Amino acid sequence: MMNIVLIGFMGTGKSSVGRLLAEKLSYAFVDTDALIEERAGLSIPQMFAKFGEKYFRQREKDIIKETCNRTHTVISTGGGVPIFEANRQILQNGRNIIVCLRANIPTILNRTKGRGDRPLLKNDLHKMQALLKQRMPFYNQADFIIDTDELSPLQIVNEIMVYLRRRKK
Ligand SMILES: Nc1ncnc2c1ncn2[C@@H]1O[C@H](COP(=O)(O)OP(=O)(O)O)[C@@H](O)[C@H]1O
Ligand SMILES: O=C(O)C1=C[C@@H](OP(=O)(O)O)[C@@H](O)[C@H](O)C1
Ligand SMILES: [Mg+2]
Repeated sequence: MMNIVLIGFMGTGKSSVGRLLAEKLSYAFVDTDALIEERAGLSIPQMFAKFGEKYFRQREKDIIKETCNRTHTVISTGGGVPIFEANRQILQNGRNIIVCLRANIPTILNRTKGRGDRPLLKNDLHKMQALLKQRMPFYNQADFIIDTDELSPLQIVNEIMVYLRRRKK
């Protein structure tokens, strides 16, 4: 069976929805950021500060390569994963179902404000808009896209399950 890969901008709910979806499907769960942090023994902000974004992106790519060899796994990616051609090639291998979570800027702001765990955000509205616009074409390459603004994580999981069932037929 295939892996389900969740992509999308920061704060769209990939980590929370992924965990819940894995539970519902009785799949394994991998969060690329959590795995990077665990292996390095550093938080993501610490890693950015100490070694820079480039170093983080290399660790991220390594994990994408590894996890794609798995089956029956829900993979919650970090928001930057599909921006890189090498990652897209690995993910779009025909054995993964790629689901994009989408949210409006106010929702994203609301879900990420007051937290220092995303070094690329810094709660700067203009920066966020520019980054989202730049990344949109890559997020839109997903097999299935869900607007999450009005949905709870559980409702999002249910929508994904409906999509998966429809695909099987
Ligand atoms: N559908 C949702 N409705 C309300 N809050 C949500 C929803 N999805 C995620 N959140 C909350 O928003 C924050 C960011 O979610 P997270 O799963 O870390 O997003 P991502 O991994 O995409 O950056 C968390 O505090 C989470 O509880
Ligand atoms: O969008 C990005 O480039 C990033 C998103 C973060 O993950 P979330 O999307 O889970 O917040 C994390 O990987 C890192 O801070 C960089
Ligand atoms: Mg996350």
